[in-house]
Formats: sequence, structure tokens, C-alpha cells
Amino acid sequence: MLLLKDAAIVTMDKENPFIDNGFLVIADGKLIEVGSGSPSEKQEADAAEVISVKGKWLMPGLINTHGHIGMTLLRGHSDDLPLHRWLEEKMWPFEGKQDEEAVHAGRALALAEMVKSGTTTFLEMYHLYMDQCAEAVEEAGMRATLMRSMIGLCSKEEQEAKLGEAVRFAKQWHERADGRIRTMLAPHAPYTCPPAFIERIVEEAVQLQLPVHMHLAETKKEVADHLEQYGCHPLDHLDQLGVLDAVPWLFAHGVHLAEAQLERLARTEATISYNPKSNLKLGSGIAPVKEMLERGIRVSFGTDSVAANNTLDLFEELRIGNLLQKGSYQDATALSAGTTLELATINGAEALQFPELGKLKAGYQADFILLDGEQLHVQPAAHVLSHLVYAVKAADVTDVFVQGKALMRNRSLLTLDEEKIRYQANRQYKKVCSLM
Ligand SMILES: CSC[C@H]1O[C@@H](n2cnc3c(O)ncnc32)[C@H](O)[C@@H]1O
Ligand SMILES: [Zn+2]
Repeated sequence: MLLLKDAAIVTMDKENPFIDNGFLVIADGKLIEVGSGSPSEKQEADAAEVISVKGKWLMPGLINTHGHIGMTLLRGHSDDLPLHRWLEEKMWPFEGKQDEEAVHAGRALALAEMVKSGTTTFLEMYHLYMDQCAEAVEEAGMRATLMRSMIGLCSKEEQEAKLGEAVRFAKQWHERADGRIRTMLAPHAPYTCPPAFIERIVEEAVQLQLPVHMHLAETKKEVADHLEQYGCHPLDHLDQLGVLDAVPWLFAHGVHLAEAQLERLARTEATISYNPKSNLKLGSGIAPVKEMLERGIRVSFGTDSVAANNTLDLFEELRIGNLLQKGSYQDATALSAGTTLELATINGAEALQFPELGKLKAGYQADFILLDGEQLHVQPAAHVLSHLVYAVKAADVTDVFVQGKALMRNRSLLTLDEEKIRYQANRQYKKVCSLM
């Protein structure tokens, strides 16, 4: 049993959202008790380890619901281009030259960056070396939803081969690593997957009872091209194909959704992964999150890849995401600090279908982070919820636990080798560049 005491705890549990001095009791990777005040003498005596976290803030680990950590070596490789040119001229040529070692070096860098900035669970949508990715997640002790994603601009035979591989991966890794890994199926986007291929993917997802993840309505061009080719918005097209209610969808972006699409989405189980920094940097726009939430559409946060972001810092993502909604609607009430944190915790857990995650309460998973509550930029320390959204920096994260196991203590990584990761990332980047 592990006991943490003397903590200010943001539980995200509506019944008891904030405990200004409390404790956590953890056993077998789960929270046994989240209490206020001091633990009993018996609880202290029974614990194998007692940690006082005085001066620190404790909250659920952050959840990143869209990304491509297989492209982490592309950070800074190409800036200042719109999505379609960026993909076709810069991303895909470099990605085509990455071998297993290069992708792995990028992924290790991403895992380390995520832990150091307070992310405990993330989504990886990628088409290369996914088994190796799952092994890396298992070894690092993180939690993730993984998928071997598919681009269908190829023959029917090739599409089926990709789908076969995606299904094999999904079956093999679902609920592995002590339940820390889950899987989904993932067509890349409406403009890279013909309708018949999307139908096939959804058919398999229904069989496997898995959600489906896809980029959707990211740019104006995507929607205009779809209208020209098929005569309808990409979301309406999914509806016409009869796949919108067949599975729980997790759509990345959802920037260009009009009233009709929002109204339809509100009648589905779908989640929108809001990726504000990527959408700004690629000049795609600002997702109408305020209107989504008003209609009861579930929204979570994602970073997309560092090639478009350029960091995996979710605290920065949620601050920018929050401010953008206020600014674009000229309404300071568009998105509150509390709702912003819910998107990054509770909604993320629901989107990735991890039960018992996103809150700190008895019976839930012991995935939590600690932040330094004594930094000058978070004083007066009286408004923890506000500071978590509007003031903290990633470097304030001091400790990270997943399933009750420490992945970082006092900013030192325990399951990942920071020096080796830095060296390999630079070495592999140069190697791939030399092949271009
Ligand atoms: C086959 S999934 C991986 C594939 O996705 C590409 N990608 C990265 N970011 C985005 C984005 O924001 N929109 C669309 N596609 C994206 C990446 O280049 C990978 O090849
Ligand atoms: Zn993406």
C-alpha cells in the first residue's frame, strides 16, 4: 500500500471537487481512499511507503486524445505551410524515409516529453511499427489507446491488407499491459479513405466492439473538396453511409462544422478531439467548442503531432484552447477553467473508453500528477483550479504516477532514459535527413 498525505487535491469528482489538505491510499494500482485531513495511524502503519507532498497540488493525469508520436522527429522540420501542402510536400516524403529505429527514437522522445508535462494517457494514430509502439508504452508504464491507422489511396487488395493488419493489431493489444493499452480502428481522413473503405473499417469495428478514430472537418478545403466530389459535408456523408451511429466515433479537429452537423453530432455518441494549437499553426481555424458543449457534444483535448504543434504540453494546449474560445466568441464565459480541466481529464477518459479514469475517487485508477504549488507564478496559491488552467507551466509538474507506479519523481524520469533519448533523437533525425 502507498500513502500520499498533506496534499491539495483536485479530484474532478463533482461530489467533492477540491480537498485543500488530504491524502490518497493506493493498492494494486487503484485508489482505495481519497480522504480529507490526515490519514489514520493505522493507515500510516499499514502503508509500505508514506510520502508527504506538502506544498504540492495533486490532480488526475492529463489525457491527450489525438496525436502521431511516430512523427516526433519532424518537430520544426516544416513550419508555416497549410495542411495539404505540409502533408504532401514535407511530412509524407520524410515519413517515407523513416525506418523502425527512427520512428522508435521519435516515440521515446514523445513519451518522455509527455510524462514530464503531466500527460499519463495518450492516443497514437499511426501506420508504422505499432507493435513496437505498444511495447514502448508497456515498458514506460504509460497508458494509451493505440491504432494502426489506414490511408486508402490504393487498390482494394492493399486496403484489405491494411485493414487485416489493423484488426490483428487491435485484437492483439486490446486491454494488454495490465489493462493500460486499449485499441481502436482508424481511417486517416475522408479525403484519403474512399467511402467503401470507411464502410469496411466500420464493419470490422462493429465486430470488434471498438470505437473508430478519424481526422474530420479539419480545413475549409477538406469540406469544399468533399462537397465538390460527393455533394455533401464529410460528416453528412458518414451519416448517409449509415456508419455514424454504428460505433462511438472519436473525430480529431471538427473545425469546420456548421449548425446542421453540430445538431446531428449531438444525437450521436461521438467525441470531438479539440486540437487548438495544431489548428492555429496550420491555419485551419478554431473549432466551435462553445457551441459543441452547449449542445451536449463531448469534447476532449489533443495535441496532434509535434510537427504541427510543436510540443506535447497539454497544459499549454488547454490554456490556449480556453483563451481561443473566449476570444473568438468575444465571450469570457465561453469556456470556464473547470470545464477546461474536465475536457482534459473526465472527457478524455470517456473518449478513449478507459473506465475508472479521469477522476480521483475510490475505485478509480491511481493515475495522478503532482505540481509544485510554491512557484511564484501560482501565488497567491488560493485559486488552484484557476492556476491549473491560466498560470501553471509544464515544468511545474514534479511527479507522475500511473496505476500507482511512479514514472517521475522530483522531475527525474524513472522508466525512461532522458540522456539516451536526447542522443538517439538527434542521431536518427540526421540519419533520415541524409536519406532525403
Ligand atoms: C495514417 S495516420 C498518420 C498520418 O497522419 C498524417 N497527419 C499528421 N497530422 C495530420 C493532420 O493534422 N491532419 C491530417 N493528417 C495528419 C501524418 O502525416 C501521418 O502520415
Ligand atoms: Zn492528426
